[in-house]
Amino acid sequence: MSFKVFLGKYSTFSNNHPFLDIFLSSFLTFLIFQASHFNAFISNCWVIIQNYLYLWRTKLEEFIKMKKITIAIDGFSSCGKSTMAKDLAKEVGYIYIDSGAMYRAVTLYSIENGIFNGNTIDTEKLKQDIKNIRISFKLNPETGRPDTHLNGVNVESKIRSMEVSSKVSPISALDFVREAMVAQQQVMGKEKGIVMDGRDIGTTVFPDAELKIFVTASPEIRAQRRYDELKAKGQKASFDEILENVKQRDYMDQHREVSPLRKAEDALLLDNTNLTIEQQKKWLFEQFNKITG
Ligand SMILES: Nc1ncnc2c1ncn2[C@@H]1O[C@H](COP(=O)(O)OP(=O)(O)O)[C@@H](O)[C@H]1O
Ligand SMILES: Nc1ccn([C@H]2C[C@H](O)[C@@H](COP(=O)(O)OP(=O)(O)O)O2)c(=O)n1
Repeated sequence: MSFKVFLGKYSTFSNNHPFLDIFLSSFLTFLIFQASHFNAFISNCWVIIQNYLYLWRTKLEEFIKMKKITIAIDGFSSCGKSTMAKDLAKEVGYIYIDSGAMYRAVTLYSIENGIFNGNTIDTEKLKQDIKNIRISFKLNPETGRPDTHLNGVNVESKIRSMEVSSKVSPISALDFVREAMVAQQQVMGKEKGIVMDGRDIGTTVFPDAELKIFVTASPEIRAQRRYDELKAKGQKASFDEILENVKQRDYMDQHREVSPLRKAEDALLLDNTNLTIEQQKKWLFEQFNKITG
């Protein structure tokens, strides 16, 4: 049932305002039945007003709590960005996007479609093809984490190979590749409630992100972490090769012309060289709570 109450130019209200309807109906009821007991009438009105204000304050507080933010995590290769980003997203129910996986997927596409001739890139062909490269993420129920799909095919494992790692920097330095990826990333983050990690998320993709983190660790530690990861997966790995790759990518990421890797001025710096995964997760969660809590 809905009430319609008419009070001159303040005439109100529709089914969309049940609280206000109830309040005004109560108000009129009291006017009619309690007009002769003025004091009781005033105090009853006051109670109703207080209840009404309390209801709306609760609603407002709930709304503020639900307000979703954008979280940008940038930093050097292999320092644990995606590990912490995934954990936070899972904990707070946000979408997680690994932007590096998108550049890796374009690199894999280029390797598999004759765009590389040795180390030379056929940029004209890639420019033609880029609009046909569809990258998406689908939750893997076994790992509980999103897998990268390239034109509908799960390429999560392939994009982590050393071959892709060694070719991804020049691909990610191409302006038209970045333009296409940034446009897709911005669409993914339109509704907020997203944690995205990469190199230019806080500077280019989401410059207005409410929480920006810049992660770093020593190259040796990062190479060791990547080496351990590949070994655990049973893949062939050489520590020296990985360390060289990490250093080369650091240099190329920082020195490319378009969106080079740099800390956004308003980003928080995290050096996790001596932190465990649990410690860095706790630190990130604390930063999230400071903003949303
Ligand atoms: N604080 C840490 N201590 C030890 N290993 C870590 C830590 N953070 C991440 N790792 C491991 O390091 C590897 C690289 O982490 P990842 O999150 O993929 O880095 P990024 O996304 O920055 O490239 C993974 O195997 C991950 O489990
Ligand atoms: N937003 C991004 C994300 C990654 N890149 C580039 C730079 C990196 O060398 C590659 C791969 O990124 P990825 O995050 O997967 O690299 P690591 O996991 O740190 O080894 O993509 C980028 O240019 N911009």
